[in-house]
Amino acid sequence: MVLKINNITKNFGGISALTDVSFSIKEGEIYGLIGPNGAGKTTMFNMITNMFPPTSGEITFLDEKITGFKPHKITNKGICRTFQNIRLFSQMTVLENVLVGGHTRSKSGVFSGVLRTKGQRAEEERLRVTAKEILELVGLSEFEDAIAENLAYGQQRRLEIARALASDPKLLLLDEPAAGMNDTETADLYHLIKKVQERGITTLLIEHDMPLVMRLCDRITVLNFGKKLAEGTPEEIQNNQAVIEAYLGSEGDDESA
Ligand SMILES: Nc1ncnc2c1ncn2[C@@H]1O[C@H](COP(=O)(O)OP(=O)(O)OP(=O)(O)O)[C@@H](O)[C@H]1O
Repeated sequence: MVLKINNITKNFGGISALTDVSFSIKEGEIYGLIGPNGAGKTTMFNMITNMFPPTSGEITFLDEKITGFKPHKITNKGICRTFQNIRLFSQMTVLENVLVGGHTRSKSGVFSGVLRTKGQRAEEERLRVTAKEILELVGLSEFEDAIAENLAYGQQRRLEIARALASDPKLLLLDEPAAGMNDTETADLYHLIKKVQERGITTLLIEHDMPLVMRLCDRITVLNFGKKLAEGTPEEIQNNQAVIEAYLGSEGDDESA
């Protein structure tokens, strides 16, 4: 197992955002985390990356307990995330945004510029080559010199994934990557996440676009009011009575969901 979530509970004051949630993700899987608004999905990402410590429970990554590690140490171990709201360096170029992602795991800092040793220059060159490969993968090569904020929305979302990939993760956490995308952009995103899987990277995906989730994911956990409601393949989830009642059943009635 790449990631094991063991009995995670998270209370914020009187609110129980997560209650005793467990699931495990296998190497190379695309794993979906779904549930209504406020179900605790983003809180689970915050537990995995240790933005906040869990109230109880533990998380292991590649058989190592990571609960309590600093967020940057978790990135160094090979877990990288994107956020619900786009967080690019909007005034920097596309290539520079990816280079910043690469520097999160390289030995030299982004601004170590002036007194660079031969070794550092070689490292910089290696990062540039990798960054360009990643831009190729996400289909943004032709825009490498464009300013990030001038990209179309779907391209900015893909750039965020590129930046996360630049840190060479083993596990990629994507928080609502299809939010706000049109059909073409969503189709491109589907192919991109599949290509990421072909590279052997495991993905944990929070997403409200159910057709995308059902096509893309190998397995899914459904959260509801901070509790695990169900786990299974897309087919099992779509036929699960509790899930239909709590979540999927209402989706078709509410176009804004
Ligand atoms: N930092 C925080 N402080 C207090 N309460 C929080 C905090 N983060 C999340 N919560 C609460 O925890 C619950 C779960 O929120 P969370 O954002 O994890 O849900 P979600 O499933 O990601 O929802 P959405 O689909 O709307 O993004 C909510 O009741 C939320 O208000």
